[in-house]
Amino acid sequence: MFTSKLLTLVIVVKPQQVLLGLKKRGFGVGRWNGFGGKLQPGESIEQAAKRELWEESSLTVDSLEKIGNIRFEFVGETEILDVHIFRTDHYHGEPSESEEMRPQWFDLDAIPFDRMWPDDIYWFPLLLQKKKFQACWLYHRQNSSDWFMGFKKSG
Ligand SMILES: NNC(=O)c1cnc2ccc(F)cc2c1N
Repeated sequence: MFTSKLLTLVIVVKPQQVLLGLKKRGFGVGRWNGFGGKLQPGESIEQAAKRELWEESSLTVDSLEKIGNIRFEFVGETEILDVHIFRTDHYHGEPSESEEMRPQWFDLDAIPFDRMWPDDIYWFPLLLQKKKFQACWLYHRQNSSDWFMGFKKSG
């Protein structure tokens, strides 16, 4: 019996740069990532994505483009992470540090994939090319640091 947890992820892009945040605590601490998290009761996925972006970076957006969906399964575990990924090129405000994240702009040829989740390098280029994608990853969590992954045929 599998359960799935809905999560949001927003990637903010401007010409030649992408905004990432360094996760300061909790799940994924120490990794550069987009902005997002869980839904609150009564929220749509897009409402949660906008709220998390604002909470974590102080940016607001009028609209988000739904660009991808990735499901993460873990060997021996029954909870699937169902991550809904949005891109925006139009935002308001200036990124500022929050308790969760330290935002920083990165040139597109200097994205710190070695300090991001290991699967990001496979799908970030698709997002940057505005291509829509779906993926399913199978992770084998040896311990908190060793993460082994493989493509999983979806379906
Ligand atoms: N930007 N990438 C993510 O947010 C991401 C990527 N891969 C993952 C693999 C396992 C996991 F538990 C979470 C993620 C994840 N948040």
